[in-house]
Amino acid sequence: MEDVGMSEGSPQIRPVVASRPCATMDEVRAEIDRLDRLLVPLIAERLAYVAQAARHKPTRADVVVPWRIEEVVAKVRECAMAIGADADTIEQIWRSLMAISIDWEAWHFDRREARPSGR
Ligand SMILES: O=C(O)C(=O)C[C@]1(C(=O)O)C=C[C@@H](O)C=C1
Repeated sequence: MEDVGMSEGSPQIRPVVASRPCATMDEVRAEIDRLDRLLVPLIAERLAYVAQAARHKPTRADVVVPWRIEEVVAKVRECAMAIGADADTIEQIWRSLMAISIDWEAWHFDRREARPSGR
């Protein structure tokens, strides 16, 4: 693979985004299914921490934290660029993920308010 992101003084970055060439659509879908099986537990674990966040926030308005959303976006964009992925697409995915996470967190916050002892 070619080196990307080379500039004076920057470390050498190699893209690690790779897909093996598939001969058929079935093979493509099998690879996508394989990756989905890896992604689901990771996303579920992220959501579990988002649910915990609802316990640490004083008010429902605190569920949405604009500065943190921008910080997360900046971090995942940097991560994407480091591996040669499309940073704009990754940003879109994470903004969608965080919008869903906000609903998830708000649901947990409301449940916490309804059952204060049942955290
Ligand atoms: O960092 C927080 O405060 C969170 O609740 C987590 C999270 C996220 O999904 O990363 C979710 C909602 C906030 O608006 C910001 C970020």
